[in-house]
Amino acid sequence: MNWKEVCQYNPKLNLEDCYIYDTTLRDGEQTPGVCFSMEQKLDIAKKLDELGVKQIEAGFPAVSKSEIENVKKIANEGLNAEILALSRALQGDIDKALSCDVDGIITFIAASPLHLKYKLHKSIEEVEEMGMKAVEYAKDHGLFVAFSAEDATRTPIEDLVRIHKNAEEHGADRVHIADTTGCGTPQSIQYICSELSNNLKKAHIGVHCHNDFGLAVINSIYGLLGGAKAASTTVNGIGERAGNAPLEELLLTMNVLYDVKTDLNISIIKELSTMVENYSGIKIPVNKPIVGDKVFYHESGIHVDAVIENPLTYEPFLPERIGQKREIVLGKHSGCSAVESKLKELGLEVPKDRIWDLVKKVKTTREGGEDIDDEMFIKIVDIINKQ
Ligand SMILES: CC(=O)SCCNC(=O)CCNC(=O)[C@H](O)C(C)(C)COP(=O)(O)OP(=O)(O)OC[C@H]1O[C@@H](n2cnc3c(N)ncnc32)[C@H](O)[C@@H]1OP(=O)(O)O
Ligand SMILES: O=C(O)CCC(=O)C(=O)O
Repeated sequence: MNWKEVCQYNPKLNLEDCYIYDTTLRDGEQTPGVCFSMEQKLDIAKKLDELGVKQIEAGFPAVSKSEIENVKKIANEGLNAEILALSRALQGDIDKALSCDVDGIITFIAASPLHLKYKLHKSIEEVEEMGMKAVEYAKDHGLFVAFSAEDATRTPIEDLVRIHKNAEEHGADRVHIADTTGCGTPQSIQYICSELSNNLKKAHIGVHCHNDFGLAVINSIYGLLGGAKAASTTVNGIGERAGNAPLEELLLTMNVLYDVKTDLNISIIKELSTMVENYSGIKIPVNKPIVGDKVFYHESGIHVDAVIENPLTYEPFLPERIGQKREIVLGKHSGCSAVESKLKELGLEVPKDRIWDLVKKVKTTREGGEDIDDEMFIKIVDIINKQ
């Protein structure tokens, strides 16, 4: 049996050479209140590596002494993924990243009018010069270099293109379109990426999308359609404010909806999500797409009747593929099929002509405020059989 069934009009996207760089350990950890221990960071890095992501942004070494130790530990763990660190456009930050033995850095400096005026208090020429010095310095030290003109979606396109072309000329391997406050739309991100793509010769583009309007995944997809080759994610979408593009959602959207072969080990998605949920303390809603505990639960009788025969009738893909599980929940919306399947599962029997009475009792019990767990169901079956 097929493991997924989606809209036949979804385009098949040619994104086979695109890849994910995950920033759970850096932007994810910037979620207010989150602070991973070294062991937790290492566990998450290993799980991301098992998933098969190409690059792991392990941290921001300038933050603290122990952050340097964390990043260094991950960089020396012999993982398959390339390990990156974040740095401002400052030699001191890059030296700290170098001391961690990372494979590369993401060095950033904002060029938007807002950030120039109210944060950096510098002219665009000054920040461009700082950015180029940072790129050149990191390249001279043999690093993979991604350069990010932070707040790119609120930066005039001519400045963005000029600065990123300049970064390419100074040796940047990748340049980022960072939608720092999640204020871009699919159309604007695609436009910015394609304008940039038309102007670059060697460097490729990465998109880093925030989720302030719940658009981070679709904005990332449109960035890729605009010519970007890399997309940034965090597990469960943790990160600044409303977070970043959730890894699990972007991956499954690419994989299931757009039929992109990503070669990632998606069977550990739920496990990875639970690990990050526990370590970060950021609880995910039970109905969170892909990884929520109950997104493959069914109660409605009409759904359950069909799901028993073929789960794809009411699921876009099979949960077992990502380590998730399906459950049939009994309640107000149950019908005969659901109740009969529960009887079978528990090895119970009720005369055929009493099944509807059993269904009615399940409904009224739930409406009376009780959950219908197995124990309650057994009690109800007993009542029906004794009547
Ligand atoms: C969009 C993003 O996610 S950017 C990453 C955000 N992450 C973090 O901030 C990580 C946690 N931060 C920290 O631990 C601290 O802020 C540190 C250690 C990085 C810096 O601490 P401090 O030296 O005390 O600086 P402070 O936090 O007060 O202000 C930031 C400074 O960096 C400067 N700065 C900001 N971005 C850049 C940049 N890209 N390149 C160079 N300088 C920058 C600011 O102008 C400010 O400079 P100032 O101290 O001369 O005013
Ligand atoms: O471009 C990046 O990957 C880093 C910049 C960033 O974190 C942001 O602008 O939100």
